[in-house]
Amino acid sequence: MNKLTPSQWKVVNRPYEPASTLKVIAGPGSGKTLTLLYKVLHLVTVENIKPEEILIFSLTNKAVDNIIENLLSVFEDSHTDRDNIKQIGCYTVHGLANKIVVENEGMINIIEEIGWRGLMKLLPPSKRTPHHFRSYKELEKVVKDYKLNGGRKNNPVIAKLVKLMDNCKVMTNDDLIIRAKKYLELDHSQSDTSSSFTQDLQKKYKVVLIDEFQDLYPSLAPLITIICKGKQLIMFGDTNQSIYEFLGNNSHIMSQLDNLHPKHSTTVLKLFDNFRSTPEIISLASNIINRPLIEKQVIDDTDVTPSELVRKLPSGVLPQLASFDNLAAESEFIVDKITQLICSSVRFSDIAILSRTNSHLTTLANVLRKYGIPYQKLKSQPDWMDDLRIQFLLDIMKVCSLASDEKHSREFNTGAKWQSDFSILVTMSAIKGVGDASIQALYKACGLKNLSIWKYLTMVPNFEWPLGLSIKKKIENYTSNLYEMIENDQVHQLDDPMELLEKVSNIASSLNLNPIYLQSIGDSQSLSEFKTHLQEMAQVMKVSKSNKPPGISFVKWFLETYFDQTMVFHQANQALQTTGPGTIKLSTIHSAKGLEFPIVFLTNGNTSNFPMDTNALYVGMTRARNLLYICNMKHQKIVSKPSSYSKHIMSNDFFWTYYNKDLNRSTFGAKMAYGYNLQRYNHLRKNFGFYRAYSSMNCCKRILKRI
Ligand SMILES: Nc1ncnc2c1ncn2[C@@H]1O[C@H](COP(=O)(O)OP(=O)(O)OP(=O)(O)O)[C@@H](O)[C@H]1O
Repeated sequence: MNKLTPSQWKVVNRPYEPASTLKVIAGPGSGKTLTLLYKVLHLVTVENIKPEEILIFSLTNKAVDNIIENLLSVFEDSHTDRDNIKQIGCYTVHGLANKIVVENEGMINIIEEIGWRGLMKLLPPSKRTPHHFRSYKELEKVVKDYKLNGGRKNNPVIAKLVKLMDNCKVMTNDDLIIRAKKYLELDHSQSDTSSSFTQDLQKKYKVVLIDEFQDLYPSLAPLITIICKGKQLIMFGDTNQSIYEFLGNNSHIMSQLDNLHPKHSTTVLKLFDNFRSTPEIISLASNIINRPLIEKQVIDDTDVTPSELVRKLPSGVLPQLASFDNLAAESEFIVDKITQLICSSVRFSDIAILSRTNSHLTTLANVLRKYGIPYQKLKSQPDWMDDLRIQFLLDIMKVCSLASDEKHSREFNTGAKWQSDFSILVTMSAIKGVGDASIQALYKACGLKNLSIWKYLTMVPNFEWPLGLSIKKKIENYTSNLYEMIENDQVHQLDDPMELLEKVSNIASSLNLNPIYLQSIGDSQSLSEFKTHLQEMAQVMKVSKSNKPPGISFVKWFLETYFDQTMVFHQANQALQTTGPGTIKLSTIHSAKGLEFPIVFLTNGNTSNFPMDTNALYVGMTRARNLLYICNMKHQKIVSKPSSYSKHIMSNDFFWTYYNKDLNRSTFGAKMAYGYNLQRYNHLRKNFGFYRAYSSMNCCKRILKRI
């Protein structure tokens, strides 16, 4: 257990006071998360705040995972019941908003790629000008703008789409926040439910802790301010690590939070120590944000002496800045360095490769796979949720559940809101050969008869359908495959997760889907990926089944709660992975926020002159504890040179002793092993066939220079 510093204790010991704000400004590696955890411990054990009166939230799943994972260990010696600690509310802002909205509205749809693609099919080609939507992203942007301007813009096509989204409870993440806020503003005191999450947020919670306040963006303000008002708001963050500026300026929401409570009830404290990184890394990182260490020492916290700022002793190794002419050379450099490190004291799990873009990470993952180097991609949510094939299965479940619910209201209902329409459009649009014109004609015909799409397909004889023969057949096939699940209410009777999954998969496989939804399932890598994702979803379904309350069908419970359930499962899974054999972590800089790694490779992700954003670069650099490699970085403060081949790190005894000590590992043998390590490295290098790219190129350059 780490001993807290005086400045950390000052935060922890600040007394509880309702309607007050405690803002903690904390640089990278200053123990912000640790202090937050001890603050919670103090609230429960000293201030007698009940765990269920404490709410913690952050923007990313990673940060929330990290807090949940460590809460129990901080409480270990406190004699507090473990089950009690689990009463502490710990959410992402969107997870929390989702919980409020689902509690009040039942099943909703957060629109993702597959949904936008489905909506694209409703755009009549003639109306695509002046907005010619080349991609679903453009449509997404226009719909969001339309909603933001309160629908005042005169665009009937978009207005129609927005109406469909409203009727089908299809929401963007911004809608979710607005809706959640609306429910928090309502007076729930008259409601029949004795207790609900919405009511708890209004009344029960006394303290709200926000981790990483710099990640908040303006559209979250309405929800966050309503939750925090009148409570003790304790927020931790560092504006230099603000990397979500593309979502809006963080200072807007911060000024609202700063003024939430009266000035005399607001306290600002600072944590400046850096426990994480070597002085060499901190020095370069501070220079990036124009904050030389010397300036950092001019601080008004009397508890902090300059010597406290950098806690670690020098390692003797400077961050290495390298530039390459092409990505192949960069990849080979990284593999070469990894080989040297592994042949020294390093485990695969000590290393992280951070890049700005996901596509660059995919390239690097392919390189690592080629060399047989174990890796794992860190993502903010489990991979299976991003898989279009899995999203399709979820949509089929939604069609079955919603259409089955709606089938009893058979009357021709003018102005009815058919929630199933959206999922039906999305799933039908995925069928190979079902084009935009057919979807539009069918949807129009349903509108004329005031019928949901499902009712239209099952009540109106197919010779009336405004579709060509071949499309008719495809839609008939779609309807007949879903018929039993919906019309015989089979979907709500299926209580066994595996049976449900099997039925839904059978439906999907009989639909002859567009290749984009199958993602070249034929290739073996993609197929095994799909199998893994399917297994993960099946596991989450089992977890969901085990905690389903009575009185609700399994499919409904799963669809309403799978997001929360997944995160619980995701955490358990991650904990398992850390105990298994080590893997190198691949992550975007955004997903690595709040994490730390003994060794970091930071790469810009392209060889063009696109400069790296300063805060993102700062966040990336400050993830490293002991060694930092910066590759192909375009930034005004980075002067990199073409990398030369060097094995110096392998023979640096001082550094490896330092490294093992820092990680609390035995240093026995580290010094003596150099000769043996070098042998291993040479052997691997020969097998890998290094120098092909970066070394031979540098060699050519040298020769050319001489000529
Ligand atoms: N008082 C302390 N004594 C020793 N080590 C500490 C102390 N406080 C924090 N640490 C260590 O410092 C490292 C960084 O702490 P933590 O992860 O809480 O930083 P952070 O402020 O959340 O960083 P970031 O903002 O970069 O995410 C951790 O390894 C943690 O165990």
